[in-house]
Formats: sequence, C-alpha cells, structure tokens
Amino acid sequence: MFGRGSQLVAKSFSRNVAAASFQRRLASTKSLKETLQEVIPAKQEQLKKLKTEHGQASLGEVTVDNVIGGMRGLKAMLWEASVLDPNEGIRFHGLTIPDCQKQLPAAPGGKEMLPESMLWLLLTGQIPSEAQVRQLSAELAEKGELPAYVEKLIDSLPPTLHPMTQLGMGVAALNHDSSFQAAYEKGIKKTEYWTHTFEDCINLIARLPALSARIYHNIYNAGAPLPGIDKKLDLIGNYANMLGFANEDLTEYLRLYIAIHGDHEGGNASAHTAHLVGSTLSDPYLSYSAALYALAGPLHGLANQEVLRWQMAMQKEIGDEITHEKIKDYLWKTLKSGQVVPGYGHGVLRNPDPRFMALQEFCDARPDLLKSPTIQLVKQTYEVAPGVLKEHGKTKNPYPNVDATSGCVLYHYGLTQFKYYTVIFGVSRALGCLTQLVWARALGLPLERPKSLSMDAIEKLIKA
Ligand SMILES: CC(=O)SCCNC(=O)CCNC(=O)[C@H](O)C(C)(C)COP(=O)(O)OP(=O)(O)OC[C@H]1O[C@@H](n2cnc3c(N)ncnc32)[C@H](O)[C@@H]1OP(=O)(O)O
Ligand SMILES: O=C([O-])CC(=O)C(=O)O
Repeated sequence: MFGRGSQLVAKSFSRNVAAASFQRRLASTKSLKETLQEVIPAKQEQLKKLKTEHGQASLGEVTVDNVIGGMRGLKAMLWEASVLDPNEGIRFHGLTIPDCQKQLPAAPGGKEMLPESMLWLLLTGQIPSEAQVRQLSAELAEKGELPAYVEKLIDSLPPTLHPMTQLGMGVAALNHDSSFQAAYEKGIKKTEYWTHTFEDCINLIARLPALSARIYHNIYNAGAPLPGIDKKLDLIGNYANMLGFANEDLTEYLRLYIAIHGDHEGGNASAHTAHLVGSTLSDPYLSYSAALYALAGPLHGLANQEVLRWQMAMQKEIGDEITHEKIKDYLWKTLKSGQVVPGYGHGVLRNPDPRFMALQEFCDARPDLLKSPTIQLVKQTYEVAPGVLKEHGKTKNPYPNVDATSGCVLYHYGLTQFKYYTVIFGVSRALGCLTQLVWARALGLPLERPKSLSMDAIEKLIKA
C-alpha cells in the first residue's frame, strides 16, 4: 500500500521512539504532573528557537482553493500530540496504533491499551509504567463524582433532547468549579496558567464517564439502578459499569475505542474548535463543550450514528439475502439521491483508516463478533463501497474512516441506541483536545485570529 522506502524510514523512526519510551517506562515512578513539568522546558526552548531562527521560513503558499475549500491542506496550526499522514494515518508522538497497542499499559487482566495510558503519552510524549497508570486511574476515580448541581441539571433535561446536546451542556456547567477561571480572576502570572488548566483538564476527564453514563441512564434506562464510581476500577471500567454493561469484551472494546479516537491532529473540527475557543483563555470546560458541538455534526463524529442508521435502512430494504450486487445498488441509490455514504471519505486520509483496521482486528479475534450480521455487513460494504465511490468519481478518499465500524460493534454488544454513540466519541476526544489546551498554556500560544477575505478582496489581490 505504501512505498517500501517510506515504510522502512517510518518503521525505524517508530522503533527508536519505542525503544526510548520503553526505557522510560521501566524507570519512572513520577506522577503525570511531575512528568509534564519535566518535559515542558525543552518544548518551550524548541518553540523559542523555531520563532527566533525560522520565524519567517515558508511552509507553503496559500491558494484561493485553500481559502474557499475549507482550508484543506493548509499548514496553519501548531499541534503537538499527534500528526496525521494521508497514507499511513495517525501517529501519537511518532507511534502508530499497533505500536501503542504493544507498549501502552492495559487494565489488570485486560489486553487493550487504557485511555489513561494514551492520555499520558499524548501529554508527555512518554510511555508510562504500569504503576504510573494505576496511580492515574486511581486519581481519576477519586475525582470522578459529579457535583450535585450538574446531576440536577442533567436530570431536568427532556429525554428527547439529543444526548450530545446534553453532554455539551453538562460539560459547560462543570466550569462552575474551574480552577483556571478562579485563578485568572485572582490575577495569576501567565507562567502559572498551565497548572490550573491541567487541574481542570484532569477533573473534566475524570467526570466525563459519570456525566455520560447519567445521560444514557436518564434517556434509555430510567428507573434502573445507576451505580456510583468504583474507586478500584479504571476510567472505562467505571464507564462500562455505570452504563450498565458488565460485559468484559465490551469494556475492552470501549478501552480500545476511546484510546484510539483520542486525538487526530489539530485540524479536525472538534480539536480545532477546542483550540480556537481555548485561545481566548476560555476555561477547558467551555472550550471542550464547544468542541463537542462540532463533534455532533454528521460530517464529523455523528457519522458513527449515521452509519448505523444507513446500514439498518439498507438491511431493511435488501432483506436477509445480502449480496455484493444488492449492496452496490443501495450505495448507488444513496449517491444518486445526493447523500453522502456515511463512514467513507476523509478530509486528509487517502487510505483505509488504521483506526478502522484496529477495530476490524478486534472483531476478527472474536468468533461471536465474526458471526454478527451487523459486523458482517460492515465487511461486505467495505468489499464493495471503495469501487462504487471510485466509479462515482467525486470523493478523494473512497475508503472507510473509523466511523464505518465503530458503532456496529457497540450494537452487537447490546448498546443499540445509536443516537448515543457520539457521546462515547466525546468521552474519548477529550484526551487530545484537553492535552493541547495544557500545551497551549504552557507554550503561551496566542489568540487564534486568521485573516478572512471577501470574494471582491480575493479578486483584487489576484489582479494586483
Ligand atoms: C471521525 C470523523 O470525523 S471521520 C469523517 C466522518 N464523516 C463521514 O463519514 C461522512 C461522509 N464523508 C464525507 O462527507 C466527506 O468524505 C468528509 C466530510 C469526511 C470529507 O470531506 P471533503 O474533504 O470535502 O471530501 P472530498 O474532498 O473527497 O469531497 C469531494 C466531493 O466528494 C463528496 N464526498 C466525499 N465523501 C463522500 C462520501 N462518503 N459519499 C459521497 N460523496 C462523498 C463530497 O461531498 C464532495 O462533493 P461536492 O464536490 O459535491 O461538494
Ligand atoms: O481528522 C478528521 O478530520 C476527522 C477525524 O477522523 C477525526 O477527527 O477523528
């Protein structure tokens, strides 16, 4: 799929990062905040050097297409934790998803990397030791209870209100207790911004499972008991428990899902929104609440809900005897009616999404998932859709993105309420968005304010 040369360079780079990180993992017992404190000065120095030595270096020109085409391809944002390659997909501090699967600590008795481990990697660029991850899980459980006023707010919402609307409201309301906002009002120095931002980010990540589970409970499970936080469980062990799913396979799936959806460089709509809002020094709760409403759009995170809706409509129409020919006809019907095929295409990727591949591998390793009609239909659609989209000739990327499969596994395990699926994505994307907010404060990044142009102004510039 990729050039052999670039594959070898990528492999050796990833091995080097992996070896260095592994040594650190064996050695360190420092807390997340202490580790972060250690790595900040070198990054601050790197930024200073870039500014003073290369501030005027060009990274490419800006075309009219960039301006009117959703800024596609424009290199215009600093984002530290991950970089997306159009062909290879995402790397977190240089590590691919398989690298992370090998190196990041799992839950006791589990196999999948923990989102806590991914958070550690995103924030510090280092692989944590098991002891460090257990300590972080315990800290998150300790901080995970919702304040009573937020419980009351969520309980007062109509169950017909979309779960993503509820999640954004709950996250915004948590800013009542923002450490950053309180410290800013008191008048702290800029060098102290990051510690308060960090405190808010950790508190928010800790509280997302209880908030998200409460939303699920109120809408789909009212009347059933809602368990509290178990201080001995990891973040997602608790989330699954509070959702009412004690199934260990689903819990492992959620750990993998939430770890790999955590960050997708900075230009995606949710990450970019968090960064933009955060650049005004809005606190992490308000910044991430805004990001959630970008994630709730069907061209972005909500596509995982749309895939299920689309797939079920297809199944209803073509019946139980599913063939490639029938799927092909349904794909053409969707395209000819002017709709997009959800779960396919991407703003940057030009190959199948490695997150899609990782979730497919999870299914391939489990006979019950392989037998599931919902998951079989994902595979059959994957066998046909790229050909149809190529023939249709519009999309630059005819391959599946992560949303093509993520919800189908949830459906198989009994989490069938697909309007809820983007909330799970929202629990995950906090890892990357909040990491960047901490770094934006530690690096003193400025207010984001690009220049816009009217069409007349563009024409004037072209003539000049
Ligand atoms: C986690 C994530 O956010 S992953 C993305 C999730 N979203 C989806 O799966 C929704 C379906 N996909 C899409 O709508 C698009 O591929 C996007 C929004 C993801 C990317 O959009 P773009 O970067 O503009 O894609 P691209 O440059 O290939 O678009 C060119 C044309 O192909 C169309 N196209 C792109 N993907 C698809 C698709 N899956 N089905 C049909 N048409 C498509 C676009 O709508 C556009 O049409 P237009 O010229 O009439 O406006
Ligand atoms: O990168 C993007 O534009 C969309 C995406 O896949 C994500 O945010 O996970």
